[in-house]
Amino acid sequence: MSTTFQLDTATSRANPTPAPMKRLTVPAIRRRKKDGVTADPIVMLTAYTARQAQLLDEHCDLLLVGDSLGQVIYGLPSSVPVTLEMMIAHGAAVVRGSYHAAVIVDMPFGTYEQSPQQAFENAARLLKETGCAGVKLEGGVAMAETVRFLNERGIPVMGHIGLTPQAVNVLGGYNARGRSDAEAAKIVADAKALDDAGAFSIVIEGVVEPIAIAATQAIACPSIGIGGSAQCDGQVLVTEDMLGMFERVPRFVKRYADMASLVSQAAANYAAEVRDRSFPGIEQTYQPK
Ligand SMILES: Nc1nc(=O)c2c([nH]1)NC[C@@H]1CN(c3ccc(C(=O)N[C@@H](CCC(=O)O)C(=O)O)cc3)CN21
Ligand SMILES: CC(C)C(=O)C(=O)O
Repeated sequence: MSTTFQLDTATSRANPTPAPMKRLTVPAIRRRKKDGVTADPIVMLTAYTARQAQLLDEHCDLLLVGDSLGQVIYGLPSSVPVTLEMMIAHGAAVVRGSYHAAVIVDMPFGTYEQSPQQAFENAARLLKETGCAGVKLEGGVAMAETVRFLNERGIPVMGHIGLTPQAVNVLGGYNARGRSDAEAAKIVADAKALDDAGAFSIVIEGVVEPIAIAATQAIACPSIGIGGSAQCDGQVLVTEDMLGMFERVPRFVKRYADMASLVSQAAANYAAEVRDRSFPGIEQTYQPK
């Protein structure tokens, strides 16, 4: 390997984009909501790989490297075991594969809850080692001080409230939130606390629609719904869910393609052709002349 191209780890991961100044910025996303109105809803999808980012980039305002990759890519039972190293590797790949959307990387469970200092240290690693534009973390009132601490020190933060999957062991499952008056009030209070603390947007996941709307109306920054409401200021889905890669998906998923069938059919066709020796054919083999 030539030493000319040997960069230090952080630099090579934060690969410069083809047109860095063309990327959407976090303040531009934040300004989409003016006086409580978002004329142009914010489009976000998850991305975990460079090629996926390339395909989604032109259609999205934000690409989220979600910790859902634990389940979607690594086959883990929840997002709880996901590590900072996984998020850094996939975050860097998504930044390399995109040049238009702002890339946001999830802070995994256990890397930010202990203190604002712990959160800053790990969020700074995500920014430095991936080149992402900001981070997302779960929690409302309890995380407001941390959100303020990060934002005031140069790290944009997206909040995430309602159904917060990292708290699955406390919540006891992935059922919708906000059905009781107390829970509904807490969700709106969480949204306000994050907004006041300087979050540039807030994901509202798995919340009964009237409460998703109430939380959206209670904040100056844009809300991003997933199992929320079409009246949220933007929407997000897990790309693999939206592509129809899974048989079982949450109620809030709409399938825009049937990729699982395409992949399965292609593999079946390939297997049949290997077995009857019709693959490789003349076009896929090297002849002497
Ligand atoms: N592929 C994928 N999509 C997601 O949206 C997602 C992940 N993975 N992993 C992390 C979290 C977990 N999430 C989930 C997981 C399951 C339900 C779910 O099945 N909910 C039920 C209702 C409640 C229940 O029966 O427990 C539903 O039918 O919507 C919802 C969100 C959202 N996130
Ligand atoms: C579902 C989205 C909002 C997420 O947090 C993730 O992909 O982990």
